[in-house]
Amino acid sequence: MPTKVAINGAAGRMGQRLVALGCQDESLELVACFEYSGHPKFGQDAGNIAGVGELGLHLIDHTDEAYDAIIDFSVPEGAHAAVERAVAAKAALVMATTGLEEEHKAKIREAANVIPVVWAPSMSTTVNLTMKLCEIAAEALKDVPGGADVEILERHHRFKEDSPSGTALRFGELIANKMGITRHIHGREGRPGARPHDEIAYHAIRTGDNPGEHTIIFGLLGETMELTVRASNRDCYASGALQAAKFAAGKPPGLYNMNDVLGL
Ligand SMILES: NC(=O)C1=CN([C@@H]2O[C@H](COP(=O)(O)OP(=O)(O)OC[C@H]3O[C@@H](n4cnc5c(N)ncnc54)[C@H](OP(=O)(O)O)[C@@H]3O)[C@@H](O)[C@H]2O)C=CC1
Ligand SMILES: O=C(O)C1=N[C@H](C(=O)O)C[C@H](O)C1
Repeated sequence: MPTKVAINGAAGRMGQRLVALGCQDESLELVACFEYSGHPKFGQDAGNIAGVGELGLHLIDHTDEAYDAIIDFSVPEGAHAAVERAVAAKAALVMATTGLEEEHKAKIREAANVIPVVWAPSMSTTVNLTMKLCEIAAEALKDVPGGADVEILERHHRFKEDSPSGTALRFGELIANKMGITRHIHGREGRPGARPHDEIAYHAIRTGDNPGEHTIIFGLLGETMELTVRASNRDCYASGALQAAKFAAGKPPGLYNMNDVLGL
């Protein structure tokens, strides 16, 4: 039986790729494409919006149709609505939206008591693998003589609303946990003085249509290591999210991440 999937934020950049890839995947069935009722394309066919032709799936804000999983790539308010929809439908939730406030995060954690939730700032295979590599590097370099300075650069398209990216923040969190770092700063200006070792600095670049790029720098005295991971298009995120929906559907309630989905 195919996994029945609903998409929240279906008219967005990511929503459109989920519709386009999802409708070609025989192991799942798209059953609902959600948007808020004031959306300029509300009521239109999601397949036409995604450029794959009419699918008979219109942008709606409620359905009586049952589904096994809902995938959310929207905005914080939309993510909030997706959590409520998932709990009401007793469906799995794949939460991909970034830039969430603490109140939204608390709601997701609470939902994980009653439904399975896959929650990750990046659904990309290579990003999640790079996170593992960074943890290995951070563990190995935490006591290196002279210290290792960690800086995180991210580049995204000009339309991105949150900054730095959720992925950059997760890279920083994982590395900080391994290296015992508690200070996180965002850019530098003026005369901040010599760099302390116990900080991670984030630098967010916004240009053109870049679908996402992260570089993690470990700078030592005398040598530097950089790990870079780069998306060529959004399908790495969309296919990861569809895989996560299939993974989570029918799982016991709880919080899962992409390591669980990808077996990393
Ligand atoms: N975890 C991951 O792998 C990835 C996460 N992301 C994250 O996903 C999110 C979406 O990215 P992207 O697709 O580029 O953004 P878009 O702005 O293109 O898409 C978001 C969509 O959600 C719609 N929306 C707004 N409010 C609601 C609501 N209340 N209910 C349902 N839908 C709503 C928007 O409508 P309108 O345009 O009218 O506001 C828009 O159609 C971002 O937070 C981004 O950081 C992105 C890529 C990968
Ligand atoms: O908004 C985007 O585009 C992306 N957002 C995610 C993030 O904030 O980490 C993931 C990816 O980098 C693309």
